[in-house]
Amino acid sequence: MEEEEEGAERSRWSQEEPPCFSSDPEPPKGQRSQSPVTCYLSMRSDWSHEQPPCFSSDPEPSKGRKRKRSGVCEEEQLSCCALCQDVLKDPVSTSCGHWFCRQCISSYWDQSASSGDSSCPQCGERSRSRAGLQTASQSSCVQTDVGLQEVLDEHKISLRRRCERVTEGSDETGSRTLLNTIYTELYITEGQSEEVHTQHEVRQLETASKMDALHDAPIRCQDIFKAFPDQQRPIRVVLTNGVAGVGKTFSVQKFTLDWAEGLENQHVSVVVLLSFRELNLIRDEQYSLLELLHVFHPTLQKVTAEKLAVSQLLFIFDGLDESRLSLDFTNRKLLSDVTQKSSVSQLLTNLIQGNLLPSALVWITSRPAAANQIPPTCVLTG
Ligand SMILES: Nc1ncnc2c1ncn2[C@@H]1O[C@H](COP(=O)(O)OP(=O)(O)OP(=O)(O)O)[C@@H](O)[C@H]1O
Repeated sequence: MEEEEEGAERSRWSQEEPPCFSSDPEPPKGQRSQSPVTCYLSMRSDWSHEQPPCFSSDPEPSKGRKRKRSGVCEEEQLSCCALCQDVLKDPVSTSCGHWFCRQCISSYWDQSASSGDSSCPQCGERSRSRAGLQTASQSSCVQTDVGLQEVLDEHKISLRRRCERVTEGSDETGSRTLLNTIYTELYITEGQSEEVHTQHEVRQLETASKMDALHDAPIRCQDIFKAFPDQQRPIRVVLTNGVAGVGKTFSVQKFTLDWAEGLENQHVSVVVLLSFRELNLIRDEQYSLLELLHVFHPTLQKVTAEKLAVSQLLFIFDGLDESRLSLDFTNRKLLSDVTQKSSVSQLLTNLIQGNLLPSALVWITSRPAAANQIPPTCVLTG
């Protein structure tokens, strides 16, 4: 592995003040500022920094991992039947509030009928008769939110399944390895460079190693939305810019997996993981942001526009370099309604600019040569 090979850069904008892709001066007081917080960050991946990369199937989990996956985790319990340990099917709750598949609890009680026992298999509390079992729709308002929680938990399970295994390099056997057994922390630093967005990839490699770091401390991918103590505003948009094979996709998968396992970034209620390769497939079609979510993440079908508005979302768009969308940030078509249909490019530009779901976090990854699709005017003005 050659050192200094993996030059990369990312830019982050504040949550409060969405990025604007013009060089307009400060807006008048009282108006929402459209100028980006020009917090330039450089990210350098350097597997030789602390730990050498390990591409073996060493069973040792990655550093910093707080919990091994054993048994059913807390998040899983919320949407899993305590009896079959699978995702709830035709869920019913006992009077003590525990949820089971209707079939499972019925069979359980059938088996224990001889003893006349109808206690809850989870807490042992004596339950009402089976007629007293509650379905989600029969539940109270509070349980309606529990219903949403179940959907979100199911989404977590689905993302965990998607991200927990990876194919290493260009392994043509198609064998997949557990990400946590091979993931090596990437070395990310915050720095600044005005050149990188206008340079070609080779040039970027030369400049990346010379970039001054604003903060010396390496940042874990799980921390990229966490502001440094001297940064005033929360971070809303991150662009991670790195050369081919540096580990951008691995980083977003690791971030997502840790979130889905309940280990990191739990303030985010929904992670929406999308690749530009996937988005290319619908580039000529009209979608609303809500439909886009439903199409690519069917587990979120039951999430409504109202629920989206009050949820903390994180959109991850991986591989801008593969995009065949024409992202036009000068287009003035303003979208602020998640049910409004538009082209995928317009959905994205409005999301990045903070017109659509202003509180949503956005993470874009790109190879250097394509990163300038996010206009330099945005990154270079402040
Ligand atoms: N953090 C990491 N730990 C262990 N292996 C890694 C890591 N990051 C990358 N790799 C190895 O490098 C390969 C390429 O990584 P990845 O696909 O994430 O790169 P990328 O930056 O997304 O590349 P591209 O720009 O080509 O899409 C992986 O298949 C894996 O073998």
